[in-house]
Amino acid sequence: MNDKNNVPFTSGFVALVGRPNAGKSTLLNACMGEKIAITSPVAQTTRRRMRAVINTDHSQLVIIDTPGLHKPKDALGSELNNAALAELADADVVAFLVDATKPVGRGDEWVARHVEGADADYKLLVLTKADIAGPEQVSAQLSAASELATFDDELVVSATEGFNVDAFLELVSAHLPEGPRWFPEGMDVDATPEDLVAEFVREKLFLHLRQELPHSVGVLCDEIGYADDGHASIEATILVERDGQKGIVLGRGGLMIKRVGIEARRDIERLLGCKVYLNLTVRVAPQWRRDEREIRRLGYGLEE
Ligand SMILES: Nc1nc2c(ncn2[C@@H]2O[C@H](COP(=O)(O)OP(=O)(O)OP(=O)(O)O)[C@@H](O)[C@H]2O)c(=O)[nH]1
Repeated sequence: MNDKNNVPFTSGFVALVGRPNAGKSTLLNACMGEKIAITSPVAQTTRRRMRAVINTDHSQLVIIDTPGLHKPKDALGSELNNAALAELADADVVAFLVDATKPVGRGDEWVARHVEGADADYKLLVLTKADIAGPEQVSAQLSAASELATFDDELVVSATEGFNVDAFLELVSAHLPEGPRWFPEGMDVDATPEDLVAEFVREKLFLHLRQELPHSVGVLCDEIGYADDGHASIEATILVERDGQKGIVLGRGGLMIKRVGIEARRDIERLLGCKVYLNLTVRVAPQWRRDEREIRRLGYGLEE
């Protein structure tokens, strides 16, 4: 398919992979210039696969933010890995993100083995967080990381400073195959509003409770209803594994959940572009992380 200047139209799927906390969601956000994927200083924040669709005159990039690849310890961990590996297998371009500030280690090697085995036409090594690494550290990390797999190119970025984010998009677009526009031009993300609402609530929980609430919390957005006056009423459930965790999420006098609700609501109002009433309920579901059905119901794993 060519445009009026006879430039071939290119399109394809770009998988961002890397170990947990490598900076995948932050790079995706920077590419979009707005907040879509959630980020936090806690590893394994990304549980759902987020897609951002970036349209230019000659190309359409579908960027997929995968859960951080890691050696799984429980059923949720396995599902997350399977989801990431499935995206890797289907991608036209793979961007392997390595944190410039953390010595290359076993975790990176493990991810790299999967990158090496992927069929993608173009594999790019992306060194992230350049703003907080010194030049020597960057160059040492680059040479260590480039040994991990066979890469077509390498790039140093800082997603928070916007350094080389455009270069990333240009490089990746230049290596997409010729293809159609997969998604309508006006559409940027293919996660549902319910997915995004759940992710925003989770983000706030992680921000405020990260010591107390490691990974045993799940959020399900049950319903988004729109009233005649245009506001949205949203019901969401926070799943925890133990009674004690329910108390932590609620906080003294319900203050914690109130704070989480207020902050999440602000992001959701921006996302939906209307006033939002958000009702959060906390439910104890023992061992939900070991229950594959519950994980799938929450939408964290592969589609059935
Ligand atoms: N200084 C700096 N911090 C960054 C940069 N990119 C990411 N971070 C921080 O690194 C942490 C992890 O970033 P995320 O984007 O959530 O990492 P991720 O790879 O998506 O993590 P998972 O979802 O666990 O796989 C967050 O605290 C980010 O703010 C960067 O370019 N510079």
